[in-house]
Amino acid sequence: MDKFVIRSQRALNGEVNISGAKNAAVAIIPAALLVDGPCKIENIPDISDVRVLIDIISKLGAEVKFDDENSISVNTQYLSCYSAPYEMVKSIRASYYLIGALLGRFKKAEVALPGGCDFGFRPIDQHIKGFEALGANVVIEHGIVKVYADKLVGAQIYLDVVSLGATINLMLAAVKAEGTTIIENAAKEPYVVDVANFLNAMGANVKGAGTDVIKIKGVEVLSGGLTHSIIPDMIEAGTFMVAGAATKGDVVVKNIIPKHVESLTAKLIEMNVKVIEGEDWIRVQGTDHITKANIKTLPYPGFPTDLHPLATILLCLADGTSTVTEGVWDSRFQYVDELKRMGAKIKVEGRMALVEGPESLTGAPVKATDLRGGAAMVIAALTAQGVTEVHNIRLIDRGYEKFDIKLRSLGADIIRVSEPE
Ligand SMILES: CC(=O)N[C@H]1[C@@H](OP(=O)(O)OP(=O)(O)OC[C@H]2O[C@@H](n3ccc(=O)[nH]c3=O)[C@H](O)[C@@H]2O)O[C@H](CO)[C@@H](O)[C@@H]1O
Ligand SMILES: C=C(OP(=O)(O)O)C(=O)O
Repeated sequence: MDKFVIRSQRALNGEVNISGAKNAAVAIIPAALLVDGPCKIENIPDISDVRVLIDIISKLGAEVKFDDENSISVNTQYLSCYSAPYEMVKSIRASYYLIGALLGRFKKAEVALPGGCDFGFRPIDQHIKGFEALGANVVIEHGIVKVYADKLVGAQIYLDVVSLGATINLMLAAVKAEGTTIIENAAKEPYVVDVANFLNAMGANVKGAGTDVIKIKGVEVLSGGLTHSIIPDMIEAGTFMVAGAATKGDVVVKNIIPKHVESLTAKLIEMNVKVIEGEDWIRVQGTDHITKANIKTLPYPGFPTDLHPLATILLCLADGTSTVTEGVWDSRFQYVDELKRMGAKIKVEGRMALVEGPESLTGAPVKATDLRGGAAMVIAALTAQGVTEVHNIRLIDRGYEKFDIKLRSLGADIIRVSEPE
């Protein structure tokens, strides 16, 4: 199993290109199963979640050709299999999109319950409620979600909680249903818009993506022949923005949509960090005096939960006591115990963490408890005195393309070391 070894305190300086968004790519790859012909997907991040999904759709019968390391051509003409067992899907969350896509394509799907980061219970009841509203029969047997429909018929679906996964999954199931589906209280993340744009480019009729009401008029065929480019990853962008601020560096984050990281930009400015915004880039210049702040994570356009552990690193370095309140997941504080090994003073009370700063962190052996928690350990290590080893980095590889290489290009002293299993 690989680990990162990170040495010394160095300011990060320079420019970094942001890859395509994990959470859009992992939805658009399954969405390609709905297309009746070939399509090309560009700006795909080279991360392990994407590789797992490409492997799954290939095993289901899709022909996938890498045009280069970040773009694929997919042809699903000979797709015949509608089942994805546990061994295939256990490592990723986004395997749940196979249910909506296969249901839309074959009117049946058998997919094992998804994996993904461990934030406590991660239910999919809203996905199931939506599939049932569209006319499907859903049972969970031996850990497999089995969904069958004679036909799918458009319906009005009100989501009880704002769920990114349920919103996209129901879009996938509904694009080829008979009649009109309306998803209310839908998630508004840019990923939803990207998936809708992909589907519409193939002939679907999805309106309202990016608002809380999405209207989908079913069509019979989604024709291929088109190319779609995945949007930039706002969480990777935010990670490098935090890295620039935390190391008191000067980092330009390039190829991004600045609006997607507005909540972080506003928070950094509030914390006395200098942020300059261009059309498709943001420059972050660190300061000696980061001021304390209170952060609450919320569904988009609120402060993203996936940036929560990264934001905590900045709060450790800030003057005074700050708070982070987790507004999306019941349990996203597993990384805190690891950060405490590096000297962080954090007290978790329910869904809130009290973070006392400023603290000079010190290098220590730590592990990635989840994808973003792992990235946060790496950024913490870049600010810490001494050597830090971050173990379990397969979780970081799930969502960051060439994380160590990109950090090294900014001046970080980080190496990947392979350890025997
Ligand atoms: C692959 C992917 O895109 N993962 C993202 C997706 O996860 P995921 O799609 O799993 O997250 P959701 O948006 O569905 O979850 C948001 C909240 O809704 C609850 N919920 C969700 C579904 C459901 O059927 N019932 C229910 O109660 C969850 O427990 C959670 O409290 O959005 C999360 C919230 O932005 C991000 O942290 C993840 O990075
Ligand atoms: C939580 C995340 O991913 P997943 O939902 O795929 O576990 C994430 O991207 O931070």
